[in-house]
Amino acid sequence: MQEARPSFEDLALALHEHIFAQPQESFANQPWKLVKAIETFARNKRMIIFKENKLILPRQQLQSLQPSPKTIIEFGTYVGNSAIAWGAILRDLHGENVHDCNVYTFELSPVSAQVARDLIRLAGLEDLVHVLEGPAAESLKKLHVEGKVKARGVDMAFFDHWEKFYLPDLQLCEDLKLFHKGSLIIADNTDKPGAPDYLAYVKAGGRGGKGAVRAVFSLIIINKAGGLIYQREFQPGLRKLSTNDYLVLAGTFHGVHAITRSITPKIPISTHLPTTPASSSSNVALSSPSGTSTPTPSVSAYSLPNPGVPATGLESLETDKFRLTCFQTLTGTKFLLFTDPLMANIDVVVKKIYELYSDYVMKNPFYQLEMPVRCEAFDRHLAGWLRGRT
Ligand SMILES: C[S@@+](CC[C@H](N)C(=O)[O-])C[C@H]1O[C@@H](n2cnc3c(N)ncnc32)[C@H](O)[C@@H]1O
Repeated sequence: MQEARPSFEDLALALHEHIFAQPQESFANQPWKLVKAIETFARNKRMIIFKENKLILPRQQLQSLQPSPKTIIEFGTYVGNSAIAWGAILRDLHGENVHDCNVYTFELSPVSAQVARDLIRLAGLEDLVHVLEGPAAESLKKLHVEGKVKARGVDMAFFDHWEKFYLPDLQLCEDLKLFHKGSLIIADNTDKPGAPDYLAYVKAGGRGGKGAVRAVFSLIIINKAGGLIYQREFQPGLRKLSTNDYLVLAGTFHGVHAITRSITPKIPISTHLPTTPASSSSNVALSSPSGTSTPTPSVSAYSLPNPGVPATGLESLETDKFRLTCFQTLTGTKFLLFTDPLMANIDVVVKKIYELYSDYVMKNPFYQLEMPVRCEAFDRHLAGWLRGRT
């Protein structure tokens, strides 16, 4: 007979027992160590936690928010793994001034909520990370009424409960006007098991959107010789390529771009030769019996459809999951922007990126033309501007 799988709550209780069987000093005030221990325990078990590799990008994004984030709300606590991580990030960012920072995390199951509270206390984060038991929407409304979360007061919302609640709970946040410009909204498992209604809504710009999809995934800059000089991702959860793959991508795109420019089809044009009299010296113009000029022979030639505009080469590539847009400067530098395929007004984004590049890379006295771009001010302004649009 097959053994019944332990329930979510059984696993949470087993984790609790496992952690508290160890000397408490080994985790006291060491949240990252506890996060690691939870992840090690969860390995090969049916415990759905937001694992360390997924934490990397939100952590980077939180670290680059200006001003530094203070309030995080989390939908779905379970054993408190991600809540402890958010608390640790805020504590790392604010040090001794962390007292006005808060992580509010919502959990339906009283058993899981209690396990999370115990682990949060063990990590020394009980003043910072608060577990609210019950349906997330009710807990959030209560926090709002109590004035603990205020309009424009949430720096990050993390959706990690049951996917069917993602959309209504996001809309509740919007109703309460919790987000400000630059707030981060992160959701796990949107593809699998999947939250299609939430994704469609976010891609359409949410309630504040004008139908515009705003996701910029990543940017690559290629120099005029086809060398990769910049590469950066802006969204969590993107599959990473190796450095070598990025170099190959840059070189290949550069080659394909040049080929597409050279094969741009030309259209035949008919050129009427100037009338050439049989004997120019006779000064007698050929004329038809009716007195009109004799039709002149036509010669076929080929030209670009709009000869004043040079052929550009490949400008965009699209799959059903992303669009690649290429913008080439007059000096041959290429900007490759990977975005959501439904994103509107990409030209505005590309223009702004080029502007930032001109201001913070080209005007940087230490930057050597055609070399890899390592300009902290460019990174910062780029991330800040893109974040302000999401
Ligand atoms: C995937 S787990 C959360 C994992 C957690 N964020 C972590 O990384 O450790 C999802 C949790 O959301 C809780 N949950 C589901 N629907 C909820 C709701 N409407 N309100 C509050 N909690 C909910 C479940 O009980 C479950 O413990």
